Amino acid sequence: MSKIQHLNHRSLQTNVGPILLSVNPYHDVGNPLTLSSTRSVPLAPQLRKIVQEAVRQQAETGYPQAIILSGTSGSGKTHCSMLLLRQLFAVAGGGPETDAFKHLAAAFTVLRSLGSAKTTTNSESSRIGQFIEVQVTDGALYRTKIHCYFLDQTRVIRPLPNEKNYHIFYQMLAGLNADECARLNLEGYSPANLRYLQHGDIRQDEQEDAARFQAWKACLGILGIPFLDVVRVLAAVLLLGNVQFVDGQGLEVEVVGETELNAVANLLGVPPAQLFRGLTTRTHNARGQLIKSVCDANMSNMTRDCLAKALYCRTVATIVRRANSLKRLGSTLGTLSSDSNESVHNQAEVASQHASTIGGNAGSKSMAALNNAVRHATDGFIGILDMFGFEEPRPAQLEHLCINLCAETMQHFYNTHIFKSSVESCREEGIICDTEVDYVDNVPCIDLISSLRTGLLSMLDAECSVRGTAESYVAKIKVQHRNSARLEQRVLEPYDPRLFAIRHFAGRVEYDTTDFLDTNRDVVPDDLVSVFYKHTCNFGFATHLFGTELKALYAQENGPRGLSFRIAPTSHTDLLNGDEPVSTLTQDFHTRLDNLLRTLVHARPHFVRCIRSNTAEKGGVFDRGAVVRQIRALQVLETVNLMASGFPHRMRFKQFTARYRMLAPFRLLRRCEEKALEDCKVILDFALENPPELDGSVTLSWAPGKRHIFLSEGIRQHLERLRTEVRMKSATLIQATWRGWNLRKRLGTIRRTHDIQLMGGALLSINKTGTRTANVTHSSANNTGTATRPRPQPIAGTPPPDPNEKCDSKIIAQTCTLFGLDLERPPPVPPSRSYTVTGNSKLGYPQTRIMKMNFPEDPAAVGLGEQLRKGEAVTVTGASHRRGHLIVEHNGISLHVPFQYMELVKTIAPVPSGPAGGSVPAPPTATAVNI
Ligand SMILES: Nc1ncnc2c1ncn2[C@@H]1O[C@H](COP(=O)(O)OP(=O)(O)OP(=O)(O)O)[C@@H](O)[C@H]1O
Repeated sequence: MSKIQHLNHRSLQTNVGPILLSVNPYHDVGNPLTLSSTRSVPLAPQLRKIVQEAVRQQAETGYPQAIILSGTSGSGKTHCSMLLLRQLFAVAGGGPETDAFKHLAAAFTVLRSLGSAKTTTNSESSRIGQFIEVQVTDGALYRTKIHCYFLDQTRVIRPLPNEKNYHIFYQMLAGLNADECARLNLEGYSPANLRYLQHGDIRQDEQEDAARFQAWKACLGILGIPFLDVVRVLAAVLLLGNVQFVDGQGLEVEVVGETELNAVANLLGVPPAQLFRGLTTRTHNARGQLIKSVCDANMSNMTRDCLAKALYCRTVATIVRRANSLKRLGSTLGTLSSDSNESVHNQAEVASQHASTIGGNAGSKSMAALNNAVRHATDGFIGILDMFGFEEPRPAQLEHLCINLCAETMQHFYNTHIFKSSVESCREEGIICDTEVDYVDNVPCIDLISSLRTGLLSMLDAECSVRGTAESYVAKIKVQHRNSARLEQRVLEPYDPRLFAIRHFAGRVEYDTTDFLDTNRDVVPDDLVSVFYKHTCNFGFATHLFGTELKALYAQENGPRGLSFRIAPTSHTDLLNGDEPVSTLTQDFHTRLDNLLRTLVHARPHFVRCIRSNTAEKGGVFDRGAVVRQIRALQVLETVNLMASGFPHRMRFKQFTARYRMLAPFRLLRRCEEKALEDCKVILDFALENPPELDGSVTLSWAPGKRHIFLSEGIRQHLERLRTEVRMKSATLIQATWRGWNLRKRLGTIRRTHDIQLMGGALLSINKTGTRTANVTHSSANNTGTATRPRPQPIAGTPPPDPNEKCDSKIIAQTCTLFGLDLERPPPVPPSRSYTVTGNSKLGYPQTRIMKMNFPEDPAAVGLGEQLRKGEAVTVTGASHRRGHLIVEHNGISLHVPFQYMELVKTIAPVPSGPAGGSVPAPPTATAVNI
């Protein structure tokens, strides 16, 4: 019985050297986390560090980087991948406000509903493995692509008991309004009466599902995908499940659920009779003679299921392609073509094929040229790999075997990078390491499943080609692999000749082969595909879903001729090998996995190992037994061992000196290629002068090899810390030196500006009684232009708007709209200036001006005893808060005089005594500064 503790600490991530361990605490079970909603989730510093490191290494070395998430199903890989992606956009992509982010977030939301389903271990399990490729040019994010490894097709027609079909079906049933339901012929249907949903768990949270459906619909709109096209196909898939064929009295099969058949035909834009014929008849090619036959009920039901699977997975592939297509490359809005495949690295060809059917030849050429340019303009990428986690459902099907092969392959990739390469390179360069690197190699299991001739998948292909049975297949593999420790030989209880069990790296899984052969063949007959030819089908989207097949079918001859096509869109341009498809489902999956590995081996990997805290999806519960099992499977202890006392890192001598040379005195380094090893030793000697205190078995060891210097994790971290310190100190020194130099250079200007401000303040402080408190004469008043322009004064003291002023609110509103201003919060009115402008000079206050006319015209009326007379010289001390007025100090009182009443005297002249002979301030000096 496993010990259960409550997770009460918040640190869910830790590092084992450069490898990150992340625990899923299930704080928020089944949360609807989307890429957009990651903005509200705080990001762990360790995740941020991984992204920063990947971006830095990509920018410094130009190598592609791959962040590889692994762990069992439900360990939080998808959750982490979204957080990483958000951080990647924050570091290199302009943040979440960019169009690229919004586009990607919409694509994730759409794909999450279409590609996730409830399984026994994870209610949000991704059934689409994803590799998100973020292309980077000059250190900046350039374009994102989602590569999908869509696999779990059987779920569309038969989810396992206690599991569910794809989320989108439940969301659609909850979220469609009455009108839409009527248009899609879905009135009165629910998970309880739809056969494809009935197989599994039919419980649903309608409110949550409806809300998610609305978000999904909005995101389809962002991607420019016509909502109605997609939901028509999805509704057709659901209703197809309720069409049942039974053997009739004569040769013909009979249909139960004719209403549904008619509804499906209507949704797919084909005549019902044509669809019925497509599902129930087969054309055979007998030595050039085309013969039609009628299928029995069983065969017809299988064809119906094939159609449902084909419609679903082709729709998903088309949406992925659409999400990946660049708008500027001229992709068409409102039309979705499926005439090509979603292959891992043939996007450019895909796009050009796509164009060839839509835009004609010229369009195709220019599209191909543009795509080529894009491909070559791409410097590198930072990829985030969120592949399927290990699963052990009961009963496991062919899809689960592929999923577990994928998990094994990722585990092998980790082993090779972390353990094997370390052991082998030490051996090659004669390094003796005290620590025995001990790990479980899972190559035998991978060989068992996927070796070229005798692997379980190859033998399945062979069994398909001889039209064998599940029983014969199991018997053959047991004989072939009788000595394998990974394939169990003992008889399983209860005995069933169709069952076999494999011991995977993460646990034992029993596989039921009943549907292995049919699932692997993965074929749909041409009689059915031809129904969607444009002459009989008026629903363009459905025709596009089978575009490539229809093209092949109608290229030379018209109509079905006994061919079979793959249900899933394939990565092969060559569709047929005789009458059969060129590949099977597992071959195709294998090819994609190979392509992915080819991409990954060229990239610098960053590993994130995910662990789920319990198997019951309970928030904050830590199940020690479950965690220990995962830690063992992920070989965490072996990794800790290697990091603590082995040599997990190696660097070329030159690379080492380039990175750490600042740690040794410059004069002691030889800085030439032949002496690189000596330089390495000097650097390491200096670095170890003050060794840090280390815990337990962590060592600070290093060893020189033939071409590389080998480092323990302890010394790597120490070197990195010292490097960061030296760089920080150097940056501080550089900044301080530059700031000092810059300040000294500007010192003269700063002093002058300071003096001007001082003088302006002093002159303005002449009090009302006319007593001068300061008289500062500025020597640079009429500066000849060598002085730097004084900085404009900060905006302050803006007078409040005059309530008596008449404003036309309509004009104000129009102006605000024109300039994009917010009428509720208008921009501040510019402040009164502390100077006036004449020609190209600024004239500071106080100024002398001559009255052009008497002011006020009637002094008695405004309560004033005297009047400023025409021709009189007055002292203006500043701008008034009343618009268009200046403040004139006259006989100790301040008057607000409209500026039109006065004329500016540029020359500095004494202000004569007023006519009343009152006390007049000493002549002020106007300060003119060239602009
Ligand atoms: N750090 C976390 N905090 C809160 N909830 C989390 C965290 N990580 C994962 N979860 C939740 O746990 C559940 C399983 O996570 P997720 O689907 O990411 O696992 P997975 O490893 O991708 O599984 P699969 O391989 O089946 O797709 C989800 O509901 C997710 O929201």
